[in-house]
Amino acid sequence: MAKMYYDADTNLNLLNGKTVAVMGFGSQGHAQAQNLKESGVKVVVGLRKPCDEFTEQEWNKVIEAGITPMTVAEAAQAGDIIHILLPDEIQARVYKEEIQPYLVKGNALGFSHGFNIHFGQIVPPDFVDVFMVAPKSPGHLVRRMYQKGAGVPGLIAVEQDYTGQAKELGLAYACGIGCTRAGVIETSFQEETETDLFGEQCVLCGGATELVKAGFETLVAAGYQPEIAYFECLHELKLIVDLMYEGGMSLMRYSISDTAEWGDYLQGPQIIGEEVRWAMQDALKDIQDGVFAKNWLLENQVGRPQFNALKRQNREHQIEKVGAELRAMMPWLKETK
Ligand SMILES: NC(=O)C1=CN([C@@H]2O[C@H](COP(=O)(O)OP(=O)(O)OC[C@H]3O[C@@H](n4cnc5c(N)ncnc54)[C@H](OP(=O)(O)O)[C@@H]3O)[C@@H](O)[C@H]2O)C=CC1
Ligand SMILES: CC(=O)[C@](C)(O)C(=O)O
Ligand SMILES: [Mg+2]
Ligand SMILES: [Mg+2]
Repeated sequence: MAKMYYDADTNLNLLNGKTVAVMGFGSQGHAQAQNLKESGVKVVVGLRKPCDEFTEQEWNKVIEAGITPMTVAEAAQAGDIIHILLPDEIQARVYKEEIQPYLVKGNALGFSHGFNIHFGQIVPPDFVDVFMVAPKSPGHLVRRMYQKGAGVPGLIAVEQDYTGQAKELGLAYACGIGCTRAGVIETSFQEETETDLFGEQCVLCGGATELVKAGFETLVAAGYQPEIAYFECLHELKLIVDLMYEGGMSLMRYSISDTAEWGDYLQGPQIIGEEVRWAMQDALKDIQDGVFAKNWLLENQVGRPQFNALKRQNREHQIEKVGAELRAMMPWLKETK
């Protein structure tokens, strides 16, 4: 059994007298900064200097949350713990220009994903702690669960322990954002990076969306109504997954009909067969070999032509249009952006 850490294993007081500089106020940044603040931790947020309407709005969002916004360079100077929640693909540049020059002995650098450390894009000096607290959840749920008095699971890893307290500090951080309410597992930057990339590509995001699209397209091509195909293949997936989340596959199978359960056992392995497992192994190899990381960094260097084209194609898919119309009739499904 993996080593788990809960609230009782942490000492939030280790953050007393320290300032946490959360860099970025996006999906993870807005959640982690506000959770820390409500846990009684002194927090500042590092952002781009306001220069247009959009950046001013971001700056104001931080002020509305009762937190002081600063430029990244100012926050790097103010922070004892500098937690980098900028997009992975730009972290290295911002780090070199606006964070590294201000690091002092005994500071801690924090991450929520190991990409830049593991793939050598950020090489911190030897006089700082380097830890990771990686919530296993989208940022908006990191916030929502904390507000409910609950938390999302997370991972902790220490890459560099200058002060001798890096792990305890990381655990205090994990407590501050609510992760130790659900459980935190100790890992390495390598294990987190490779499993996180694998999970999002093959199961959680890439795998799930492609499975839904394939089901939807198969039904529509066979002449069934797109609205029925949407409810069947996308909307109801959440209801089924909620049961798996609460009680594993057994609870889900307890709730569905025996007819569904029989079809599940029989067809599941036909649909997700050997070929899918081979493709998963290929994807994992590209992640382990750094091929995926290299291609993603290069794609960014040339202005994301493929990313933008794929984003547009996927946004224009029929399932998105039908879904938008149906969701408009379900006002309780408020989109969180
Ligand atoms: N999204 C998630 O749920 C998860 C993310 N992670 C990790 O967390 C980290 C952050 O990801 P995520 O929250 O998705 O990122 P987002 O894209 O949601 O947010 C990034 C933030 O960084 C700001 N930013 C972008 N460029 C700069 C810059 N040059 N200078 C200053 N600020 C800048 C953005 O501001 P602006 O809006 O002005 O561009 C925004 O506030 C990544 O390491 C990711 O892998 C880990 C677990 C889950
Ligand atoms: C939400 C999460 O954990 C992901 C999918 O790994 C990510 O957003 O990078
Ligand atoms: Mg993840
Ligand atoms: Mg990820």
